[in-house]
Amino acid sequence: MSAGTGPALRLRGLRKAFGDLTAVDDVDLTIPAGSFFGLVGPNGAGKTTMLSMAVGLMRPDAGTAAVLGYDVWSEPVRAKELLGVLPDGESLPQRLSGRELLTYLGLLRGLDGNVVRERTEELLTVLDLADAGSRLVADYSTGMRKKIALAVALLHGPRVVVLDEPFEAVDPVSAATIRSILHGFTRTGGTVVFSSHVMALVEQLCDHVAILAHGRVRASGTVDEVRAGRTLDEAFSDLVGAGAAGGELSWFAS
Ligand SMILES: Nc1ncnc2c1ncn2[C@@H]1O[C@H](COP(=O)(O)OP(=O)(O)OP(=O)(O)O)[C@@H](O)[C@H]1O
Repeated sequence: MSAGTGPALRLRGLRKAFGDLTAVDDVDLTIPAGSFFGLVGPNGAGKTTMLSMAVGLMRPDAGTAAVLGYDVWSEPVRAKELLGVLPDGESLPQRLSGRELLTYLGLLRGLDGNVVRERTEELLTVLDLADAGSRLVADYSTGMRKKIALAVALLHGPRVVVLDEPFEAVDPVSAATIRSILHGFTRTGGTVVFSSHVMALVEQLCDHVAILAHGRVRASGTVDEVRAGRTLDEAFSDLVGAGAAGGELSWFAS
């Protein structure tokens, strides 16, 4: 397989431990190009750790990750040109306005100044951030920060976007806009990989899904393959198990 072709993401033997805790344990996963791929799993399953390694933000203890055939560690420039990443948390510079942030990162990516200007205004408008474009990112709400981070991820025209919980804290109108942008992107052959805790959303949006628990892939494939005649919620509970404590507090409600 030559570089620039093949699966959108190809993870082989990925492993990461934090002290005694193995957060990601020998993960093999192939994400087909052009797919809308959902990654689900309980809190602490290793989703963020796995995605961080997949996009070259965290160095694995073992294993490899390749984007459309380019290894993220040995060919990082090519791999990262093809990738758009919405990381978890507050990793953006905060002391720039939304407009300055997009302009700065667009120019840093090597885009032409006119292209940066046009795309910045279009992204701010479509994501309903035009009025807030001159305000500091530090003063944005959580949902607004999520949307400006998404704009950063899309600005350079990547072929694969990896989004950690993109719909969390985003209002319903903006969520619908984001869904429509991402669907349009997959229709042109782009690949979307996103993590979520909302099974209904994954079922509605995705054609492929993987369930991760305790750092291991418990199931992956098309949504129909993983559901195997159940709802995704039921498949998730069957594969991951219900909460050990049974969901009741002995001292509460008595
Ligand atoms: N930098 C770190 N140092 C120590 N432990 C970490 C670190 N990052 C993650 N972990 C641990 O690794 C495990 C996996 O965490 P991770 O954030 O990847 O899970 P997640 O599936 O994304 O969870 P959530 O759904 O709650 O966001 C957890 O037990 C977490 O406490």
